[in-house]
Amino acid sequence: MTAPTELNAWKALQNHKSAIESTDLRALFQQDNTRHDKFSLEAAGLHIDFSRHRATQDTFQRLLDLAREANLEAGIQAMFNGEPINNTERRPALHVALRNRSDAAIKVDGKDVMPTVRDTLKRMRSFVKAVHRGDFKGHTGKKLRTIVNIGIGGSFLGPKVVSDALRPYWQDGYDLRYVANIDGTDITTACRDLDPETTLFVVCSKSFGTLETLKNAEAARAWFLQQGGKQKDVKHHFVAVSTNIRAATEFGIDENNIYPMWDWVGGRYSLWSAIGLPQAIVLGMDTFEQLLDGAHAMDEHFRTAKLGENLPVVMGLLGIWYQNFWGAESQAVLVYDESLKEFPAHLQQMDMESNGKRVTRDGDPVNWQTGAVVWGGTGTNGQHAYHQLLHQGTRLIPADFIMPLRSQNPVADHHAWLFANFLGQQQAMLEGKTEDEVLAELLTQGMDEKQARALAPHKVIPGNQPHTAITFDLLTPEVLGALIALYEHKVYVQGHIWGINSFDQWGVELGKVLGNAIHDVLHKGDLKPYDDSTAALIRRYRNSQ
Ligand SMILES: O=P(O)(O)OC[C@H]1O[C@](O)(CO)[C@@H](O)[C@@H]1O
Repeated sequence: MTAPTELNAWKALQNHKSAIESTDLRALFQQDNTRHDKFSLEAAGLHIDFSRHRATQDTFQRLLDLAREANLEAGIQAMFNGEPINNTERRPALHVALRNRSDAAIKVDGKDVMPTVRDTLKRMRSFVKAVHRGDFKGHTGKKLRTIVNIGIGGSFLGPKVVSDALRPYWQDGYDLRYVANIDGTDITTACRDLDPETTLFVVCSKSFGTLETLKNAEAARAWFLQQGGKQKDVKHHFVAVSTNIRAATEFGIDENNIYPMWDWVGGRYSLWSAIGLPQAIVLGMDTFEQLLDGAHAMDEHFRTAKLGENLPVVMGLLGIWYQNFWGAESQAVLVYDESLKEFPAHLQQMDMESNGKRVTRDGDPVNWQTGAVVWGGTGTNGQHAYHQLLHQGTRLIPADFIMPLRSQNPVADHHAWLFANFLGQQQAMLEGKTEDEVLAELLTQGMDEKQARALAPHKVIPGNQPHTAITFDLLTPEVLGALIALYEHKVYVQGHIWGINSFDQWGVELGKVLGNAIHDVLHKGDLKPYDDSTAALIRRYRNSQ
């Protein structure tokens, strides 16, 4: 493949960056008061204002040239056509099939996968109904009321976003808890106050081989047995979602209660599959399918919209603009919606596990930056924490501000205040405050000039910090689906242009393997093969036991 840095459009962007680098956002808005209309896009219930970027119409055109020269359109079609875009594992990445609500076939190796996708949704629907009606019940005949999602990574982060974000849609009388970490505190906390007769554990693991999930599933089963359950009752309280039927049945789960996954779905893209079963139980299957509808609407937009009107494409290109041409290293995601508080954590896996890559699809080292460090949290909490660094720190940190126009939980005038803060922070990032403005303000307040001049530099806010505003009416299942799918596709757009495989994750393997070997010698064994520091810390651990 041609390195992106060798493309004409890349070189043109480098020159263009030098030409516009001294133009600041304030000036761009002064020169053109139609920026919002020019640079805003809407699709699938989302409105995205891209006007607050260090970019002119010319910049956008040049970024689109880059997308064209990198054959992005072909890349998008390759995904929807089920081509093996995950080349190192020789698989397609077909999360779009999981939410394909049309009649169109999606083929893998010539075979349409849609019948099995639809069949699984049907099975999920009848299981959810059976739990709600009490047809599938606990071993003492009681209805199952508390669902415990045991899973990690993609079997935890995305699903947790869904259940948290859609809290108002929960069916009455249900509780949903999560156990992910191998830290015993996690399972202990989840089992506290749990009633074994009314609890359903859903072991979510594509591989059914993930250490944390297996250990937690074993601990949950041990807890269940300690509480008086019998081994023969396990099948009434444990179900699984996995590609590994054998391992799940060996654990004691009834084969009929194992829901399938497929190799062509990556863990971090799996919340749309049967991995979503725990969420479907508490939300109801209709709501779960509305989530799929919203994602499908974004998929259709991504598949069919022109590049310049395509939300994930424009978002991805702007990310490249800052990471590769301005030297930005991170991307902040600031959610002005408490219901989306877990979204930044999900994006960390989705983006950093996908695009944290150092070689191209062909295995050649890249000499350009790839995935950004993604971080963030909720507004206004973040304003009282890291916004200081955003406004006055030394780094360039592009930010996404995300907010609904209406609240799921209206309280007095809270939402108006939240929205005012959402815009106020963006205005500060855009306009900042000059030294002259600060001085004038201090003098008007009656401060003597010497003091005012000494204090002024501390109060200057440079502004000119690029950011995107994503708004929508209300956080509904459809909007949530579209929002998550928007970011999934943005990640793919960037991975495609960087020439990397966004769908493997070899980097997570080594630490796991070494951890297993260390576990073998943790209590006894020869520490000579280990470096001095590791050996010393193992000894420290041994002495503490
Ligand atoms: O669903 P599984 O197979 O337990 O995997 C859990 C997670 O582990 C990873 O493989 C590595 O972190 C993720 O990609 C995945 O989401």
